[in-house]
Amino acid sequence: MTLQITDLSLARGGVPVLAGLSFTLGPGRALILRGPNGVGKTTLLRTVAGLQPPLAGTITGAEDQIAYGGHSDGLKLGLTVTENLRFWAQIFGQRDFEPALEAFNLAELRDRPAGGLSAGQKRRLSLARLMVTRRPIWVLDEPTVSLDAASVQLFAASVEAHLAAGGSALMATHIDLGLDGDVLDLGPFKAKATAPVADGFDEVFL
Ligand SMILES: Nc1ncnc2c1ncn2[C@@H]1O[C@H](COP(=O)(O)OP(=O)(O)OP(=O)(O)O)[C@@H](O)[C@H]1O
Repeated sequence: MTLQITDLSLARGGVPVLAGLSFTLGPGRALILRGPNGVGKTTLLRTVAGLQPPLAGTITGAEDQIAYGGHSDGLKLGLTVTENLRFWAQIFGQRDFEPALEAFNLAELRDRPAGGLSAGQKRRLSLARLMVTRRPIWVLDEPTVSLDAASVQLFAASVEAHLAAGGSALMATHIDLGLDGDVLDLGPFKAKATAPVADGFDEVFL
């Protein structure tokens, strides 16, 4: 499945952030978003994931294809590691989560409540959820936050395996994962300052 972004314009909190952005992300490819703090990486990822509407432009190829990993780990803290993965698998109509446990070195933690994990362990569990979705397009916002060097390697290996299986990944990350991917600098797409725009969207519910 190819993700096609055409002439996208975005706002956050009623303030235009990015304008005139187009790119294509095909199977087996990774695209790394770069740009300074506040340029709009998170806003773009949220929009591609369907969490907020664009001001203008089109996104095709995203529907029911995306697994989104945002700043929050999105875990159920009262459930164990396996219960979290089983829950997530069921949401996406899947059953198998053992490969995800292995890939993120979570087997020894399998019966521990997520609320009792360290920050890096929580992040590994959060990233393991991507695998169990079996969705082809991973959309990830700073996925390596809290990960130590060994866990970054585990994550990079899981992305490589995902790409090799025909998946794709769109990521904002400040670190070099050693992936054979393309880089998109969002700086040139910064929107011109205007008066606040009414986008008809109240993000207080997300
Ligand atoms: N909840 C919010 N309400 C209003 N404006 C916001 C909100 N979150 C972010 N913004 C603004 O939207 C713009 C884009 O922010 P965004 O989080 O997309 O940037 P970013 O490139 O991901 O930044 P960073 O590298 O710091 O994570 C910034 O100017 C920011 O101040």
